[in-house]
Amino acid sequence: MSSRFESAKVQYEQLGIDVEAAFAKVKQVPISVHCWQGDDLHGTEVIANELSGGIDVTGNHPGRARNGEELRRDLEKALSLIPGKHRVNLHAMYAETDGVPIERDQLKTEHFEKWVKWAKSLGIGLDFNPTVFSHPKAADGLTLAHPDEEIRTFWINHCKACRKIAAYFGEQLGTPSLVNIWVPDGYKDTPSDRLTPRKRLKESLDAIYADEYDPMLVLDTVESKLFGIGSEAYVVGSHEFYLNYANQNNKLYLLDTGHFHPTEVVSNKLSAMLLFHDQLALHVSRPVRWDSDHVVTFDDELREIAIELVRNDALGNIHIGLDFFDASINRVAAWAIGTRNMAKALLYAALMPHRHLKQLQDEGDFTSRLAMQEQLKTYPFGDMWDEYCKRQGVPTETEWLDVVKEYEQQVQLKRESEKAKQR
Ligand SMILES: C[C@H](O)[C@H](O)[C@@H](O)C(=O)CO
Ligand SMILES: [Mn+2]
Repeated sequence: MSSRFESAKVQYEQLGIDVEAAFAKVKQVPISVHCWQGDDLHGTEVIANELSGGIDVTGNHPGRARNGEELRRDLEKALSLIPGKHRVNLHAMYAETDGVPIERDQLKTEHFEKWVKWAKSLGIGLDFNPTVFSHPKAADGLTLAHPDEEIRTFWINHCKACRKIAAYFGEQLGTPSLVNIWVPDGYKDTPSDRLTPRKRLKESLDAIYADEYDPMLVLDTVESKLFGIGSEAYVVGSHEFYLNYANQNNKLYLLDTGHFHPTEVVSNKLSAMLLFHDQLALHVSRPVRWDSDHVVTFDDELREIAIELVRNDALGNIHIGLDFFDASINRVAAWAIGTRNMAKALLYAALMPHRHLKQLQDEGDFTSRLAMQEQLKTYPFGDMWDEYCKRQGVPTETEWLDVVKEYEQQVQLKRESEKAKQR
């Protein structure tokens, strides 16, 4: 134990904070790390499709993972830099089919066998997502709400196949797999009918969820969005649509921090949601002026989300997932930065005197409330975080980047020279 930690601990204890209890609390919280940061959403399908659906990855930092093996290796490196035991979130486009093209509505558990074996070896759970974009049948931006029944049926069958695969993950890994449905459906310009596409989406979801699964195996979530590139005027799966759908059909609602109006914040929604939902799911992202999916930083909103979860004792009710993708920086570092920040924000929140702060508010002493909130910002939190990392056996804040730099030299950059040789 460092003397810096010892002296920082005294300062926190003077505020009545149990530092050891805070460490123990945060250690229990799994974060679902999205695999798609590692390869810019290329996926591992035999027939590669262009990224579509109004999401975009910019940058071409060298060393992108080019197949499942490389992606798992990179993910493993990233996980070794993040304190705590986490999960991995897969998309259907990461199927491995031995070079045989398999359509998405035909996907089977065997196409994810390598992922399951890998997750077992690490003792982690897998979450899952149907990939309802980057495909010729999603070329016009409509899928589950498409006017063409054949296209809708294709995507319904894809989602059904995904839930079956997720049930297998749940069974094999002994932890439910969260299956999140997000579809890009919408219109660039003012629709002449908003109702019918929503009716079709509702019917498609009903068809998908007609197959029942044990919640110990599969947890269903639906993700809303306000607008996307190409769906600026109208998104079928809006907030109201999915909130009502989730309520009526006993599904979990997923809030993506980039999917609301830029002046809205998810932190302000959580307490309202938690009063009516036993469980909620999050995609923590960082929207810069729009749903840009920047790497999550230790900013005000991230801390505020963590504070809401900790002070409302909601860590057991929330499924925290990440959703960012940046190809302009080292991708393993992107995972490490974003996921460490999520864990860091939870620790920051767990080290606050919430009872005292609530009391100040109830007493109307807003001056002391603000003063205390500001005082905490310059407390020696860095020493707490470093000690937490050390105890979890991962590098501290000044150490982890060297590990990535070494990995970049030894592994990632060699992929570039192999590529050059093949040319
Ligand atoms: C790749 C993800 O499924 C996707 O980012 C989705 O969750 C989303 O947020 C789309 O804007
Ligand atoms: Mn998302």
